[in-house]
Amino acid sequence: MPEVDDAPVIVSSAPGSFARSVLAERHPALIQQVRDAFPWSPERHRALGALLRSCTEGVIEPLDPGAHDRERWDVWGSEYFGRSWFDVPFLWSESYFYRRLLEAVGYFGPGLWHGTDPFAPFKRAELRGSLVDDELAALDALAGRPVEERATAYLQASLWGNRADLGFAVGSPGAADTGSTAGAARREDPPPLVADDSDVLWSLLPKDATSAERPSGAGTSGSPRTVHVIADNSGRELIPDLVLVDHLLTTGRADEAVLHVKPYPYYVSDATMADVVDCARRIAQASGSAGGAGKRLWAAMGDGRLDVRTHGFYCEPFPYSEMPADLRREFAGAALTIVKGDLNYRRLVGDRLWPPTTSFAERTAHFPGPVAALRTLKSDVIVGLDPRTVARLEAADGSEGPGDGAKQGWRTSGTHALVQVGPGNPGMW
Ligand SMILES: O=P(O)(O)OC[C@@]1(O)O[C@H](CO)[C@@H](O)[C@@H]1O
Repeated sequence: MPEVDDAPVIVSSAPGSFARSVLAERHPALIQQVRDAFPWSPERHRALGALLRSCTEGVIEPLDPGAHDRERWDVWGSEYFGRSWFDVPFLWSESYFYRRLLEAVGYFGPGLWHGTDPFAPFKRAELRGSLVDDELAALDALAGRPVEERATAYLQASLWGNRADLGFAVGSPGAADTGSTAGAARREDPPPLVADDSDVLWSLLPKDATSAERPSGAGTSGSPRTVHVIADNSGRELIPDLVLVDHLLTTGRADEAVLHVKPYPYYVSDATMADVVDCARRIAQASGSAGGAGKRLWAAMGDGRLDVRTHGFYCEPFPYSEMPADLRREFAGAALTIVKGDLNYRRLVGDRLWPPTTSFAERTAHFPGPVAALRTLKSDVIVGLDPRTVARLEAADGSEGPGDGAKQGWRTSGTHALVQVGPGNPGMW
């Protein structure tokens, strides 16, 4: 095992690796799906074809000269231009792939495709689907349950909702069928978490018995207790995230919540502001308990208890240890920041092949306050496991680690999940 300080950065060149399969299989499949999803003009088809050639057999090239962010990417990509996509850090190449895909469909351009989310048809189809109806209806069964039980169910639903993302479904048919809003409440045999700091998470958000009597936004200490959620996917992940936020606000575990979303489409199903509106509307239009939650969320957005924010950093190819000072300040005052999903986890702990027993608290010591990761395992990165868990997972998988044909193994298949909490370092900003 490498020492923590020289854990290798993940690149996509290793045969049989998960990172290679994303670039070699998932990205071409995604380009085809996007091609088929709109009646693109010949120019857009040409651009998509050029991107396909570049990312499979070509080299990384700079953005178009007129791109609004060309200068920034020129700096960020200076070491990588002219090299194969497979030979540079996986975190960078994936992020740049999505930036190039938006360029190919004219998202930032002056033409009529400007601002068209190329993933919108997939997101809409998911939201319209009966699975969302079922999940929202299942919230009724939780309504009369004790508050602790509901809290656990909402947290689990938010966690496993991460398994339903559309990006994960590309090239992996059937894999996205198990995430569930309230499904966690009715799932008979939930897979055990590989790490579970749920108790620590709840201890950071003690129930505030006086919340009903306090003026809105004022905690017992005089300052509001704020929970930040860095969202991941829209649809069947964002809906349970919002239900969890409603629970935190209505039970007084948080006075205010801030939901952070992407400034523009990214990683297929990542949530943007438009997706927040669609999901909030979908919940508010439901009947029963879900509808009640939706209406409360709608009201909370109106009176400022639920704020939605974004930042350019969320679509940059960097780890959270390099987040800019303005973002750092936002998280510094929070009671807790919940970081959702696999990509955010990679960015939180660093996209490297850490020994899996590396301390989560140490890897997240750069974060400016308490931080919780809620993630299903969909890439090779993992820290914070105890040695017995690692041995059990590897024995069950028949593999010895990420380089050992673990492409479909416990690290990447989305069948396992974790809740990890670290204290961060409030002094860091
Ligand atoms: O962040 P999410 O939605 O949980 O997962 C996204 C993700 O699984 O998709 C990529 C493959 O396309 C992985 O690199 C990445 O981590």
